[in-house]
Amino acid sequence: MGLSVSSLWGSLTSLVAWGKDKDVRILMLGLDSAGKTTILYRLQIGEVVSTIPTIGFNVETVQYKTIKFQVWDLGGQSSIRPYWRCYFPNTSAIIYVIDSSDHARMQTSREELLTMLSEEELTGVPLLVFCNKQDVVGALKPEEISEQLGLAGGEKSREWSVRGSCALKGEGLEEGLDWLVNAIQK
Ligand SMILES: Nc1nc2c(ncn2[C@@H]2O[C@H](COP(=O)(O)OP(=O)(O)OP(=O)(O)O)[C@@H](O)[C@H]2O)c(=O)[nH]1
Ligand SMILES: [Mg+2]
Repeated sequence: MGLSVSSLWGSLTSLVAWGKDKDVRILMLGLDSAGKTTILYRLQIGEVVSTIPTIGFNVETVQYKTIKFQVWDLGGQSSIRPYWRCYFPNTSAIIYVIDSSDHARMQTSREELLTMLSEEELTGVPLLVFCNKQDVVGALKPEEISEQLGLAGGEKSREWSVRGSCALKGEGLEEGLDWLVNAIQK
Protein backbone atom coordinates (compact mmCIF):
# COMPACT_ATOMS: atom_id res chain seq x y z
CA MET A 1 0.00 0.00 0.00
CA GLY A 2 2.81 2.41 1.07
CA LEU A 3 4.62 1.70 -2.18
CA SER A 4 1.65 2.31 -4.43
CA VAL A 5 0.82 5.58 -2.66
CA SER A 6 4.38 6.81 -3.13
CA SER A 7 4.44 5.81 -6.80
CA LEU A 8 1.10 7.54 -7.29
CA TRP A 9 2.54 10.63 -5.62
CA GLY A 10 5.58 10.37 -7.91
CA SER A 11 3.40 10.30 -11.02
CA LEU A 12 1.35 13.24 -9.77
CA THR A 13 4.39 15.41 -9.07
CA SER A 14 5.94 14.62 -12.44
CA LEU A 15 2.61 15.49 -14.08
CA VAL A 16 2.61 18.87 -12.33
CA ALA A 17 6.25 19.45 -13.32
CA TRP A 18 5.41 18.61 -16.93
CA GLY A 19 2.58 21.14 -16.85
CA LYS A 20 4.96 23.84 -15.63
CA ASP A 21 7.55 23.15 -18.30
CA LYS A 22 5.05 22.74 -21.11
CA ASP A 23 5.37 25.34 -23.84
CA VAL A 24 2.35 27.49 -24.48
CA ARG A 25 1.62 27.08 -28.17
CA ILE A 26 0.77 30.31 -29.93
CA LEU A 27 -0.20 30.70 -33.58
CA MET A 28 0.68 33.97 -35.29
CA LEU A 29 -1.36 34.56 -38.43
CA GLY A 30 -2.30 37.39 -40.77
CA LEU A 31 -1.94 38.43 -44.40
CA ASP A 32 1.48 38.53 -46.04
CA SER A 33 3.63 41.52 -45.12
CA ALA A 34 1.61 42.30 -41.98
CA GLY A 35 4.78 42.03 -39.88
CA LYS A 36 4.46 38.58 -38.25
CA THR A 37 8.05 37.47 -38.69
CA THR A 38 9.31 40.88 -37.61
CA ILE A 39 7.22 40.60 -34.42
CA LEU A 40 8.41 37.02 -33.78
CA TYR A 41 12.09 37.96 -33.78
CA ARG A 42 11.51 41.26 -32.01
CA LEU A 43 9.96 39.21 -29.20
CA GLN A 44 12.63 36.54 -29.26
CA ILE A 45 15.86 38.51 -29.62
CA GLY A 46 14.64 42.08 -29.10
CA GLU A 47 15.88 43.22 -32.50
CA VAL A 48 14.50 44.06 -35.92
CA VAL A 49 15.67 41.43 -38.38
CA SER A 50 15.54 41.76 -42.11
CA THR A 51 12.81 39.42 -43.36
CA ILE A 52 11.78 37.78 -46.59
CA PRO A 53 8.23 36.51 -47.19
CA THR A 54 7.71 33.33 -45.18
CA ILE A 55 7.07 30.26 -47.30
CA GLY A 56 5.86 27.71 -44.76
CA PHE A 57 6.52 28.73 -41.17
CA ASN A 58 9.00 29.83 -38.54
CA VAL A 59 8.74 28.41 -35.06
CA GLU A 60 10.67 29.79 -32.11
CA THR A 61 10.61 29.55 -28.35
CA VAL A 62 10.00 32.92 -26.78
CA GLN A 63 10.68 33.32 -23.08
CA TYR A 64 8.37 36.03 -21.79
CA LYS A 65 8.62 36.76 -18.06
CA THR A 66 7.97 33.37 -16.44
CA ILE A 67 6.30 31.81 -19.46
CA LYS A 68 7.81 29.96 -22.36
CA PHE A 69 5.83 30.44 -25.57
CA GLN A 70 6.25 28.27 -28.61
CA VAL A 71 5.34 30.75 -31.33
CA TRP A 72 4.38 29.47 -34.78
CA ASP A 73 4.63 32.21 -37.40
CA LEU A 74 2.87 31.05 -40.57
CA GLY A 75 3.34 32.54 -44.02
CA GLY A 76 0.42 34.76 -45.00
CA GLN A 77 0.45 34.66 -48.80
CA SER A 78 -2.90 33.65 -50.28
CA SER A 79 -1.49 30.38 -51.64
CA ILE A 80 -0.30 29.39 -48.14
CA ARG A 81 -3.40 30.44 -46.14
CA PRO A 82 -5.29 27.16 -46.80
CA TYR A 83 -2.55 25.38 -44.83
CA TRP A 84 -3.08 27.48 -41.68
CA ARG A 85 -5.71 24.99 -40.51
CA CYS A 86 -3.09 22.21 -40.29
CA TYR A 87 -1.62 24.08 -37.32
CA PHE A 88 -4.85 24.69 -35.38
CA PRO A 89 -4.86 21.68 -32.98
CA ASN A 90 -3.58 22.32 -29.43
CA THR A 91 -3.38 26.07 -29.85
CA SER A 92 -3.35 28.01 -26.56
CA ALA A 93 -3.76 31.45 -28.14
CA ILE A 94 -3.86 33.23 -31.50
CA ILE A 95 -2.02 36.42 -32.42
CA TYR A 96 -3.53 37.91 -35.58
CA VAL A 97 -1.42 40.61 -37.20
CA ILE A 98 -2.86 43.33 -39.44
CA ASP A 99 -0.97 45.92 -41.48
CA SER A 100 -2.86 49.02 -40.32
CA SER A 101 -1.65 50.97 -43.35
CA ASP A 102 -2.99 48.45 -45.87
CA HIS A 103 -6.42 50.00 -46.34
CA ALA A 104 -7.00 48.10 -49.59
CA ARG A 105 -6.77 44.68 -47.95
CA MET A 106 -8.49 45.40 -44.64
CA GLN A 107 -11.62 43.52 -45.71
CA THR A 108 -9.59 40.54 -46.94
CA SER A 109 -7.80 40.48 -43.62
CA ARG A 110 -11.13 40.62 -41.78
CA GLU A 111 -12.54 37.76 -43.88
CA GLU A 112 -9.49 35.55 -43.24
CA LEU A 113 -9.75 36.28 -39.52
CA LEU A 114 -13.45 35.47 -39.32
CA THR A 115 -13.02 32.27 -41.35
CA MET A 116 -10.31 31.18 -38.97
CA LEU A 117 -12.35 32.00 -35.87
CA SER A 118 -15.24 29.89 -37.14
CA GLU A 119 -13.06 26.76 -37.02
CA GLU A 120 -14.19 24.32 -34.35
CA GLU A 121 -10.63 23.52 -33.26
CA LEU A 122 -10.14 27.14 -32.23
CA THR A 123 -13.33 27.45 -30.20
CA GLY A 124 -12.73 29.49 -27.05
CA VAL A 125 -9.04 30.13 -27.88
CA PRO A 126 -8.05 33.69 -26.83
CA LEU A 127 -7.33 36.12 -29.67
CA LEU A 128 -4.93 39.05 -29.66
CA VAL A 129 -5.07 41.29 -32.74
CA PHE A 130 -2.02 43.46 -33.36
CA CYS A 131 -2.85 46.47 -35.54
CA ASN A 132 0.75 46.69 -36.63
CA LYS A 133 2.66 49.44 -38.48
CA GLN A 134 1.14 52.21 -36.35
CA ASP A 135 4.20 54.28 -37.28
CA VAL A 136 3.09 54.59 -40.92
CA VAL A 137 1.42 57.90 -41.78
CA GLY A 138 -2.24 57.27 -42.53
CA ALA A 139 -2.36 53.97 -40.64
CA LEU A 140 -5.79 53.15 -39.23
CA LYS A 141 -6.07 53.40 -35.45
CA PRO A 142 -6.78 50.21 -33.47
CA GLU A 143 -10.25 51.55 -32.57
CA GLU A 144 -11.09 52.02 -36.26
CA ILE A 145 -9.81 48.57 -37.16
CA SER A 146 -11.66 47.04 -34.23
CA GLU A 147 -14.88 48.56 -35.49
CA GLN A 148 -14.27 47.26 -39.00
CA LEU A 149 -13.55 43.76 -37.69
CA GLY A 150 -16.83 43.83 -35.79
CA LEU A 151 -15.72 41.43 -33.07
CA ALA A 152 -17.67 43.33 -30.42
CA GLY A 153 -20.92 42.11 -31.95
CA GLY A 154 -20.13 38.43 -32.43
CA GLU A 155 -17.19 37.14 -30.41
CA LYS A 156 -18.70 36.13 -27.09
CA SER A 157 -17.11 32.70 -26.82
CA ARG A 158 -13.50 33.83 -26.35
CA GLU A 159 -11.33 36.49 -24.77
CA TRP A 160 -10.15 38.95 -27.41
CA SER A 161 -8.34 42.25 -27.64
CA VAL A 162 -7.45 44.58 -30.52
CA ARG A 163 -4.29 46.64 -29.90
CA GLY A 164 -1.87 48.85 -31.76
CA SER A 165 1.76 47.86 -32.33
CA CYS A 166 4.88 48.92 -34.13
CA ALA A 167 7.21 45.98 -34.54
CA LEU A 168 10.04 48.19 -35.80
CA LYS A 169 10.11 50.17 -32.56
CA GLY A 170 8.87 47.31 -30.38
CA GLU A 171 5.87 49.34 -29.25
CA GLY A 172 2.74 47.65 -27.95
CA LEU A 173 4.17 44.12 -28.07
CA GLU A 174 4.79 43.61 -24.35
CA GLU A 175 1.44 45.09 -23.38
CA GLY A 176 -0.18 42.70 -25.85
CA LEU A 177 1.63 39.69 -24.42
CA ASP A 178 0.69 40.72 -20.88
CA TRP A 179 -2.93 40.71 -21.94
CA LEU A 180 -2.50 37.34 -23.66
CA VAL A 181 -0.89 35.70 -20.62
CA ASN A 182 -3.83 36.83 -18.50
CA ALA A 183 -6.33 35.57 -21.06
CA ILE A 184 -4.64 32.17 -21.33
CA GLN A 185 -4.59 31.76 -17.54
CA LYS A 186 -8.29 32.51 -17.17
N1 LIG B 1 6.77 50.63 -40.99
C1 LIG B 1 6.68 49.41 -40.45
N2 LIG B 1 7.09 48.34 -41.16
C2 LIG B 1 7.01 47.13 -40.58
C3 LIG B 1 6.51 46.94 -39.26
N3 LIG B 1 6.55 45.61 -38.99
C4 LIG B 1 7.05 45.02 -40.07
N4 LIG B 1 7.33 45.90 -41.03
C5 LIG B 1 7.89 45.66 -42.36
O1 LIG B 1 6.93 44.97 -43.15
C6 LIG B 1 7.57 44.08 -44.07
C7 LIG B 1 7.00 42.70 -43.95
O2 LIG B 1 7.31 42.18 -42.66
P1 LIG B 1 7.30 40.61 -42.33
O3 LIG B 1 7.54 40.48 -40.88
O4 LIG B 1 8.23 39.89 -43.24
O5 LIG B 1 5.80 40.22 -42.71
P2 LIG B 1 5.07 38.81 -42.56
O6 LIG B 1 3.75 39.07 -41.93
O7 LIG B 1 5.95 37.85 -41.86
O8 LIG B 1 4.84 38.39 -44.08
P3 LIG B 1 4.72 36.89 -44.72
O9 LIG B 1 5.88 36.10 -44.22
O10 LIG B 1 4.75 37.08 -46.19
O11 LIG B 1 3.41 36.35 -44.26
C8 LIG B 1 9.08 44.15 -43.74
O12 LIG B 1 9.68 45.05 -44.65
C9 LIG B 1 9.11 44.72 -42.33
O13 LIG B 1 10.28 45.45 -42.02
C10 LIG B 1 6.09 48.10 -38.53
O14 LIG B 1 5.63 48.06 -37.38
N5 LIG B 1 6.20 49.31 -39.19
MG1 LIG C 1 6.84 36.09 -42.44
